[in-house]
Amino acid sequence: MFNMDGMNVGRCHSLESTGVVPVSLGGSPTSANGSDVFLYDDSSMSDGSLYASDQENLSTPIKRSDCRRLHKRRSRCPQQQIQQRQAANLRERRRMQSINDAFEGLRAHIPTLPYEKRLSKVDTLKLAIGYISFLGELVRADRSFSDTMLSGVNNGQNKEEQKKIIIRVMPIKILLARQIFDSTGVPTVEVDMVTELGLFRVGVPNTDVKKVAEAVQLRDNNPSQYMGMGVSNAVKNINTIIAPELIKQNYEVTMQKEIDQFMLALDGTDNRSRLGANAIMCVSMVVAKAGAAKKGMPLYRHISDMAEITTIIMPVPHFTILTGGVLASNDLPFQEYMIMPTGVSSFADAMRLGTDIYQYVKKLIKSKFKIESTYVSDSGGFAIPLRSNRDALLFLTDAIKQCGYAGKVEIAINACASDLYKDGGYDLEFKNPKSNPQNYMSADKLAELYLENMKEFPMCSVEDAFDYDDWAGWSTLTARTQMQLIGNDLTQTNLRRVGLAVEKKAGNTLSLRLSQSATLTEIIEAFKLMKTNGFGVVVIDRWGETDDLFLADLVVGLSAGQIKCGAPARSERIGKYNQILRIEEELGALAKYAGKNYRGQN
Ligand SMILES: C=C(OP(=O)(O)O)C(=O)O
Repeated sequence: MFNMDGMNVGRCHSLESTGVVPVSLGGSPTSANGSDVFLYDDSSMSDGSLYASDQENLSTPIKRSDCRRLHKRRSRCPQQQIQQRQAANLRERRRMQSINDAFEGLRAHIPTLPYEKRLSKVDTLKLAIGYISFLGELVRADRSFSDTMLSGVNNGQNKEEQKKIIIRVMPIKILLARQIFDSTGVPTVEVDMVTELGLFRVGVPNTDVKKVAEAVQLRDNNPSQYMGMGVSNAVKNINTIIAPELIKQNYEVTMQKEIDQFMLALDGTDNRSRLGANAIMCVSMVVAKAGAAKKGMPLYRHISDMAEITTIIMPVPHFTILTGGVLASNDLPFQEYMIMPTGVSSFADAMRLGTDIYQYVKKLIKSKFKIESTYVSDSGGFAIPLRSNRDALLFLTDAIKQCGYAGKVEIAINACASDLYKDGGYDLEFKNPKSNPQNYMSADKLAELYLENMKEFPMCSVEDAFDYDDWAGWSTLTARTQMQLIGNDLTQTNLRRVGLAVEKKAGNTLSLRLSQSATLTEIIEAFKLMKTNGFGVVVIDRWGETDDLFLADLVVGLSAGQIKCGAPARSERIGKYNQILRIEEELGALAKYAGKNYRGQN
């Protein structure tokens, strides 16, 4: 028998209250020789009955009175039969109660998800089996480190007591990764971390698009499985390299910086290609969740603490309504047409206006086109057959007006212009293989288009207005307008490229995307670099999201001011928005909505 963090894992204390009492048959009560035995104390049963099915496990002798009952089956009068049935029912109820109490006791000793529903009995047993085998592993591994890990052993003590092993407090007890799937059906990494406070879980966001400057998401590249997108190597790297090394370090889970640095050192590459940014980030995120619990605070508060942010700002959402570009086969050149409820005073109001418009558009589409047109793209936007950028802007402006929200809701587009960039120009008909190169637009002409759109429509923001390497295009337009120009592909949450954007005065807002870096510490550093250089920041999801809500806590914790997480629909997107609603509710009067000040310029 051994202790872990002072917890006696050999006994299930709450069993004592249910009639099971531990009785020591000689030897030390903490001896490791298996002499601790649980005996059943049936004196607590007022009717002297036994729990038949529990007896199998407890090897308790059957009472003589019951033997008689089993062997002598006589016919009884109806009155007797009723009494017998009632007694049997009572026994059964008590038996169930006893089992439930025992499971309750077990649940109190195994790591469980603090925020999840009660574990079923089967789950409880499975978790207990896993936990016991983990502890067994730990004890085995421990023996090779006996000098540091054995304590309380005195040469003068008897052999029995020398077997007593006390495991030093280990902040991270289990770190276990697996492959799961993102919202687009592509494999991604999930990790479970167990600390003394329970089990914490993170599924890392994902993309199947390779960007040049982001940290490397490790894929198996085995074309015969998951189209080469499997992440079993990243999972293996966590389970066989990061987990054992990190657990050995004994870091407290609140030591985010140290843990992140340690993992980057373990990786040893500039682009995180050895262990994989997907593996490292997943662990980094779960450390933050466990760290928040350790500090007894919500995740967003813990993130604020780490980023040294004192005032919490609720973000303005960019809700995707229409989809074009490479994500749709319509004629829309730009990838996303979004709405930003900037003229309201709370995130809850932003949700109300956003969902009103989304539902209005859905109904309108249904009446104008076929039902299929209301099917949505990966980020939840409608991919209706509109013919041009102007048509899309007219459509959205009208929808905002029809819902009565003119002046309260503005339009944002994600041009994703790298997809249009050909031979030094921008091909707005890039989906037409026969598009005429004569019609490609120069960066200046494209800039004119954006400026005209801004004058004609309530459009306040353009993301990826130019190709990610067209620095001149970016710098020129940035100098000409106050409109929000978001660099997403431009900087890819890469510190070097953020530095270039600062130097070249390219864009006035930059994106922050979790899986473009490898650690939360790097994300916080990138955020600080952006802010100290006067940029606005928008926290952006990935195409492949999981049901993890980390992004919501991140955007609030950093008080970034803006979140772009797809449409107000589809659970992997709406889940994040719902989490921000919860946080706003929790903060009450302390929650300040960014509104028109979404770039934090005032
Ligand atoms: C490609 C992605 O999104 P975007 O086109 O908005 O950069 C992505 O999630 O990786």
